[in-house]
Amino acid sequence: MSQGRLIAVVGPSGVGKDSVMAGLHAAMPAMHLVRRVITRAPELGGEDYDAVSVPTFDAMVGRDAFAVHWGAHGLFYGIPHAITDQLAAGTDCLANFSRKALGEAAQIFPRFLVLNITAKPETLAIRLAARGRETQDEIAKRLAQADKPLPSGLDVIHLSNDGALHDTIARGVALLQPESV
Ligand SMILES: Nc1ncnc2c1ncn2[C@@H]1O[C@H](COP(=O)(O)OP(=O)(O)O)[C@@H](O)[C@H]1O
Ligand SMILES: O=P(O)(O)OC[C@H]1O[C@H](OP(=O)(O)OP(=O)(O)O)[C@H](O)[C@@H]1O
Repeated sequence: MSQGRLIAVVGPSGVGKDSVMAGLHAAMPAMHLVRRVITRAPELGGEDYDAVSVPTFDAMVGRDAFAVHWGAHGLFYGIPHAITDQLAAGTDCLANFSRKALGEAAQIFPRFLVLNITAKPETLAIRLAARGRETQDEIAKRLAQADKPLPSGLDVIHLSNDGALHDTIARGVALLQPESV
């Protein structure tokens, strides 16, 4: 059986990563949606995640529970090791990623693909305000980090999400067909 692809979804805060991932998963249910471990209060929406305290996260790092982990926005995020088994079984996996963890992940996962979602800065500001998960101050900090370069040398698919979500998802499904990548 050939190894599954790890598709790392990146893009600035508010660009629509979680929305696009949910739509891609609905359209391609065989693709596994990776559930992250996050030191965020539970049930704040956007994605299904395992909410843990910082001490619990640190203990998980200590026992090597994560294939990759990083810190951002004052939170810690981990991708559980179970993903390695899914990939080995030939299942494609879709994971919400940090742009700064891409270089490390590319060394770890044999078939690594980046799905870079883009939108205009004004679109990001409107969407973050409408989402309502962060305070104005937190939103300003996220917008200030919107423009981050990707490391070079990776396989990257660019997907604009300035328009309607269903249109973005349709283009994403076409771009992620195994035979087209
Ligand atoms: N194409 C789109 N058109 C309109 N609203 C969108 C679109 N994509 C996402 N949104 C909305 O924008 C907000 C941010 O989307 P989200 O998926 O949480 O982004 P991210 O995970 O990148 O921060 C959410 O309220 C979501 O419903
Ligand atoms: O290094 P960066 O590429 O800037 O990414 C930093 C973090 O931002 C996103 O988190 P989260 O899903 O909590 O936030 P978002 O929905 O506002 O993007 C992403 O999943 C990373 O964990």
